[in-house]
Amino acid sequence: MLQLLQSPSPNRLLRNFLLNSRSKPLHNRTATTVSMANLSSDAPSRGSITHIIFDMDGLLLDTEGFYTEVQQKILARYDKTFDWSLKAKMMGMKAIEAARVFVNETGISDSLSAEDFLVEREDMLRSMFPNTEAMQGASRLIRHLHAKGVPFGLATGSHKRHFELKTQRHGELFKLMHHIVLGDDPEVKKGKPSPDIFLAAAKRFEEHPVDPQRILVFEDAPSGVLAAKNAGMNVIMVPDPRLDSSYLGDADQVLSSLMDFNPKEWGLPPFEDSES
Ligand SMILES: O=P(O)(O)OC[C@H](O)CO
Ligand SMILES: [Mg+2]
Repeated sequence: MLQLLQSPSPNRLLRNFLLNSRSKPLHNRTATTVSMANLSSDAPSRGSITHIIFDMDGLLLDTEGFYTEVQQKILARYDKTFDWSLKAKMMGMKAIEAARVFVNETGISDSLSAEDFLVEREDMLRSMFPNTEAMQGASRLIRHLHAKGVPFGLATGSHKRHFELKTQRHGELFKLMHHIVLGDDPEVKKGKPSPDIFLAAAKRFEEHPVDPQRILVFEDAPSGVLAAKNAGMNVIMVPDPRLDSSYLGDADQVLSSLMDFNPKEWGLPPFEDSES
Protein backbone atom coordinates (compact mmCIF):
# COMPACT_ATOMS: atom_id res chain seq x y z
CA MET A 1 0.00 0.00 0.00
CA LEU A 2 1.51 3.30 -1.04
CA GLN A 3 0.32 6.41 0.70
CA LEU A 4 1.48 9.62 -0.93
CA LEU A 5 2.79 12.09 1.60
CA GLN A 6 1.37 14.90 -0.46
CA SER A 7 -2.09 13.67 0.37
CA PRO A 8 -3.10 14.93 3.80
CA SER A 9 -5.57 12.08 4.29
CA PRO A 10 -4.08 9.18 6.24
CA ASN A 11 -4.81 5.57 5.59
CA ARG A 12 -8.46 5.52 6.50
CA LEU A 13 -8.64 1.92 7.59
CA LEU A 14 -5.63 2.22 9.87
CA ARG A 15 -6.79 5.54 11.23
CA ASN A 16 -10.24 4.16 12.05
CA PHE A 17 -8.59 1.18 13.67
CA LEU A 18 -6.38 3.47 15.76
CA LEU A 19 -9.23 5.75 16.75
CA ASN A 20 -11.51 2.88 17.65
CA SER A 21 -8.76 1.41 19.76
CA ARG A 22 -7.91 4.47 21.85
CA SER A 23 -6.99 3.64 25.42
CA LYS A 24 -6.37 0.04 24.59
CA PRO A 25 -3.51 -1.70 22.87
CA LEU A 26 -3.78 -2.45 19.18
CA HIS A 27 -1.46 -5.34 19.31
CA ASN A 28 0.25 -7.41 21.92
CA ARG A 29 2.60 -10.15 20.85
CA THR A 30 3.98 -10.91 24.28
CA ALA A 31 0.79 -11.03 26.29
CA THR A 32 0.34 -14.39 27.89
CA THR A 33 -3.01 -15.94 28.58
CA VAL A 34 -3.77 -15.27 32.23
CA SER A 35 -6.70 -16.57 34.16
CA MET A 36 -8.74 -13.58 35.32
CA ALA A 37 -9.10 -15.28 38.69
CA ASN A 38 -5.34 -15.05 39.19
CA LEU A 39 -5.00 -11.49 37.98
CA SER A 40 -5.28 -8.95 40.77
CA SER A 41 -6.20 -5.46 39.66
CA ASP A 42 -2.72 -4.22 40.61
CA ALA A 43 -0.76 -6.94 38.82
CA PRO A 44 1.15 -5.85 35.73
CA SER A 45 -0.04 -7.86 32.74
CA ARG A 46 2.86 -7.10 30.41
CA GLY A 47 5.97 -7.24 32.55
CA SER A 48 7.69 -5.52 35.44
CA ILE A 49 9.53 -2.57 33.98
CA THR A 50 12.20 -0.76 35.99
CA HIS A 51 13.84 1.43 33.29
CA ILE A 52 12.62 3.33 30.25
CA ILE A 53 14.35 4.49 27.05
CA PHE A 54 12.70 7.04 24.79
CA ASP A 55 13.17 7.63 21.09
CA MET A 56 12.96 11.33 20.21
CA ASP A 57 11.97 12.24 16.63
CA GLY A 58 8.32 11.48 15.95
CA LEU A 59 7.86 10.13 19.48
CA LEU A 60 8.64 12.96 21.92
CA LEU A 61 9.17 15.72 19.34
CA ASP A 62 7.11 16.43 16.25
CA THR A 63 10.00 16.64 13.78
CA GLU A 64 9.25 13.93 11.22
CA GLY A 65 7.09 16.34 9.19
CA PHE A 66 10.13 18.59 8.66
CA TYR A 67 12.10 15.74 7.12
CA THR A 68 9.13 14.85 4.94
CA GLU A 69 8.67 18.40 3.68
CA VAL A 70 12.33 18.84 2.77
CA GLN A 71 12.60 15.45 1.08
CA GLN A 72 9.46 16.12 -0.93
CA LYS A 73 11.00 19.38 -2.16
CA ILE A 74 14.22 17.71 -3.23
CA LEU A 75 12.47 14.84 -5.01
CA ALA A 76 10.12 17.19 -6.84
CA ARG A 77 13.15 18.49 -8.74
CA TYR A 78 13.51 15.01 -10.18
CA ASP A 79 9.77 14.76 -10.93
CA LYS A 80 9.34 12.16 -8.23
CA THR A 81 7.13 11.98 -5.16
CA PHE A 82 8.02 10.94 -1.64
CA ASP A 83 5.69 8.29 -0.25
CA TRP A 84 5.13 6.58 3.08
CA SER A 85 6.73 3.33 1.96
CA LEU A 86 10.04 5.21 1.57
CA LYS A 87 9.45 7.30 4.68
CA ALA A 88 8.95 4.10 6.70
CA LYS A 89 12.36 2.80 5.62
CA MET A 90 14.21 6.04 6.47
CA MET A 91 12.74 7.13 9.80
CA GLY A 92 14.79 6.49 12.89
CA MET A 93 18.03 5.89 11.00
CA LYS A 94 21.25 7.86 11.35
CA ALA A 95 21.39 10.70 8.82
CA ILE A 96 23.90 9.15 6.41
CA GLU A 97 22.17 5.76 6.49
CA ALA A 98 18.79 7.34 5.76
CA ALA A 99 20.38 9.43 2.99
CA ARG A 100 21.71 6.30 1.27
CA VAL A 101 18.26 4.71 1.39
CA PHE A 102 16.77 7.91 -0.04
CA VAL A 103 19.03 8.29 -3.11
CA ASN A 104 19.13 4.56 -3.86
CA GLU A 105 15.41 3.81 -3.47
CA THR A 106 14.39 6.80 -5.54
CA GLY A 107 16.92 6.01 -8.27
CA ILE A 108 18.57 9.43 -8.14
CA SER A 109 21.97 8.30 -6.84
CA ASP A 110 23.67 9.02 -10.18
CA SER A 111 22.57 12.65 -9.95
CA LEU A 112 22.74 13.21 -6.20
CA SER A 113 25.03 11.40 -3.75
CA ALA A 114 23.91 10.65 -0.19
CA GLU A 115 26.48 13.14 1.09
CA ASP A 116 25.27 15.91 -1.24
CA PHE A 117 21.67 15.17 -0.30
CA LEU A 118 22.56 15.82 3.36
CA VAL A 119 24.27 19.09 2.47
CA GLU A 120 21.32 20.18 0.38
CA ARG A 121 18.68 19.54 3.03
CA GLU A 122 20.73 20.99 5.88
CA ASP A 123 19.87 24.69 5.48
CA MET A 124 16.15 23.94 5.26
CA LEU A 125 16.19 21.65 8.30
CA ARG A 126 18.24 24.10 10.34
CA SER A 127 15.63 26.79 9.85
CA MET A 128 12.78 24.40 10.78
CA PHE A 129 14.13 22.54 13.82
CA PRO A 130 14.05 25.49 16.28
CA ASN A 131 10.24 25.54 15.80
CA THR A 132 9.83 21.94 16.96
CA GLU A 133 6.76 21.16 19.07
CA ALA A 134 6.46 18.34 21.61
CA MET A 135 4.23 15.37 20.75
CA GLN A 136 0.99 15.01 22.65
CA GLY A 137 1.52 13.38 26.03
CA ALA A 138 5.33 13.61 25.97
CA SER A 139 5.67 16.21 28.71
CA ARG A 140 3.04 14.52 30.91
CA LEU A 141 4.76 11.14 30.70
CA ILE A 142 8.31 12.41 31.25
CA ARG A 143 7.31 14.57 34.21
CA HIS A 144 5.33 11.68 35.71
CA LEU A 145 8.25 9.23 35.48
CA HIS A 146 10.62 11.82 36.91
CA ALA A 147 8.29 12.58 39.82
CA LYS A 148 7.99 8.86 40.61
CA GLY A 149 11.74 8.23 40.42
CA VAL A 150 11.60 5.85 37.45
CA PRO A 151 14.96 6.05 35.63
CA PHE A 152 14.71 6.99 31.96
CA GLY A 153 17.06 7.98 29.15
CA LEU A 154 17.00 8.98 25.48
CA ALA A 155 18.28 7.09 22.43
CA THR A 156 17.95 9.12 19.24
CA GLY A 157 19.42 8.65 15.78
CA SER A 158 19.75 12.45 15.63
CA HIS A 159 23.30 13.79 15.78
CA LYS A 160 24.41 16.46 18.25
CA ARG A 161 23.96 19.52 16.02
CA HIS A 162 20.38 18.59 15.11
CA PHE A 163 19.56 17.48 18.65
CA GLU A 164 20.49 20.91 19.97
CA LEU A 165 18.31 22.70 17.42
CA LYS A 166 15.32 20.43 17.94
CA THR A 167 15.42 20.69 21.74
CA GLN A 168 16.04 24.46 21.89
CA ARG A 169 12.53 25.10 23.22
CA HIS A 170 12.39 21.91 25.31
CA GLY A 171 15.44 22.15 27.54
CA GLU A 172 13.37 21.84 30.74
CA LEU A 173 12.02 18.49 29.58
CA PHE A 174 15.21 16.98 28.22
CA LYS A 175 17.25 17.89 31.27
CA LEU A 176 15.07 15.40 33.19
CA MET A 177 16.62 12.51 31.19
CA HIS A 178 19.16 10.53 33.21
CA HIS A 179 21.31 10.35 30.07
CA ILE A 180 21.10 10.98 26.36
CA VAL A 181 22.65 8.83 23.62
CA LEU A 182 22.89 10.48 20.20
CA GLY A 183 23.32 8.95 16.76
CA ASP A 184 26.90 10.23 16.52
CA ASP A 185 27.90 8.73 19.87
CA PRO A 186 31.14 6.70 19.40
CA GLU A 187 29.46 3.65 20.91
CA VAL A 188 26.73 3.67 18.26
CA LYS A 189 28.54 1.98 15.40
CA LYS A 190 25.40 1.25 13.41
CA GLY A 191 22.07 3.06 13.51
CA LYS A 192 18.65 1.52 14.14
CA PRO A 193 17.64 -1.32 13.45
CA SER A 194 21.00 -2.32 14.95
CA PRO A 195 20.59 -2.65 18.75
CA ASP A 196 23.75 -0.52 19.35
CA ILE A 197 22.01 2.63 20.54
CA PHE A 198 19.66 0.88 22.96
CA LEU A 199 22.45 -1.29 24.37
CA ALA A 200 24.57 1.84 24.89
CA ALA A 201 21.63 3.62 26.55
CA ALA A 202 21.00 0.60 28.83
CA LYS A 203 24.62 0.57 29.98
CA ARG A 204 24.46 4.18 31.13
CA PHE A 205 21.85 3.70 33.81
CA GLU A 206 23.36 3.85 37.30
CA GLU A 207 22.03 0.41 38.12
CA HIS A 208 23.66 -1.32 35.12
CA PRO A 209 23.64 -4.02 34.04
CA VAL A 210 19.87 -3.77 33.71
CA ASP A 211 18.05 -6.88 32.48
CA PRO A 212 16.78 -5.90 28.99
CA GLN A 213 13.46 -7.55 29.88
CA ARG A 214 13.04 -4.86 32.55
CA ILE A 215 13.54 -2.07 30.01
CA LEU A 216 10.66 -0.52 28.09
CA VAL A 217 11.42 1.41 24.89
CA PHE A 218 9.04 3.94 23.31
CA GLU A 219 9.44 4.23 19.53
CA ASP A 220 7.61 5.55 16.47
CA ALA A 221 9.75 4.08 13.67
CA PRO A 222 9.86 0.53 12.28
CA SER A 223 13.69 0.58 12.44
CA GLY A 224 13.55 1.70 16.07
CA VAL A 225 11.10 -1.02 17.07
CA LEU A 226 13.39 -3.62 15.49
CA ALA A 227 16.45 -2.12 17.22
CA ALA A 228 14.73 -2.40 20.61
CA LYS A 229 13.66 -6.00 19.93
CA ASN A 230 17.19 -6.80 18.70
CA ALA A 231 18.42 -5.51 22.08
CA GLY A 232 16.02 -7.92 23.84
CA MET A 233 13.83 -5.12 25.24
CA ASN A 234 10.09 -4.49 25.43
CA VAL A 235 8.81 -1.87 23.01
CA ILE A 236 5.72 0.27 22.72
CA MET A 237 5.21 1.74 19.27
CA VAL A 238 3.36 5.03 18.82
CA PRO A 239 3.26 5.23 15.01
CA ASP A 240 2.12 7.97 12.70
CA PRO A 241 -1.36 6.83 11.56
CA ARG A 242 -0.16 6.95 7.94
CA LEU A 243 2.40 4.20 8.53
CA ASP A 244 1.42 0.94 6.85
CA SER A 245 -0.10 -1.48 9.37
CA SER A 246 2.33 -4.21 8.25
CA TYR A 247 4.99 -2.39 10.33
CA LEU A 248 3.07 -2.66 13.60
CA GLY A 249 3.49 -6.37 14.23
CA ASP A 250 6.94 -6.33 15.83
CA ALA A 251 6.02 -4.09 18.76
CA ASP A 252 4.80 -5.49 22.06
CA GLN A 253 2.11 -2.84 22.19
CA VAL A 254 0.90 -0.19 19.75
CA LEU A 255 -0.72 3.01 21.00
CA SER A 256 -2.21 5.86 19.04
CA SER A 257 -0.82 8.44 21.48
CA LEU A 258 1.47 8.65 24.51
CA MET A 259 -1.69 9.82 26.31
CA ASP A 260 -2.98 6.24 26.05
CA PHE A 261 -0.05 4.69 27.94
CA ASN A 262 -1.14 2.76 31.02
CA PRO A 263 1.88 2.54 33.38
CA LYS A 264 0.19 0.00 35.64
CA GLU A 265 0.08 -2.58 32.83
CA TRP A 266 3.88 -2.52 32.89
CA GLY A 267 4.31 -2.49 36.67
CA LEU A 268 4.97 1.26 36.80
CA PRO A 269 3.36 3.88 39.08
CA PRO A 270 -0.01 5.10 37.75
CA PHE A 271 -0.64 8.66 36.63
CA GLU A 272 -2.05 10.81 39.39
CA ASP A 273 -4.56 12.36 36.96
CA SER A 274 -6.19 9.06 36.00
CA GLU A 275 -6.92 5.60 37.26
CA SER A 276 -4.32 4.09 34.89
O1 LIG B 1 13.64 8.89 15.71
P1 LIG B 1 14.99 9.25 16.22
O2 LIG B 1 14.95 10.14 17.43
O3 LIG B 1 15.89 8.06 16.43
O4 LIG B 1 15.68 10.18 15.09
C1 LIG B 1 16.07 9.65 13.88
C2 LIG B 1 16.18 10.69 12.78
O5 LIG B 1 16.94 11.76 13.18
C3 LIG B 1 14.83 11.13 12.29
O6 LIG B 1 14.12 10.08 11.67
MG1 LIG C 1 11.68 8.28 15.99
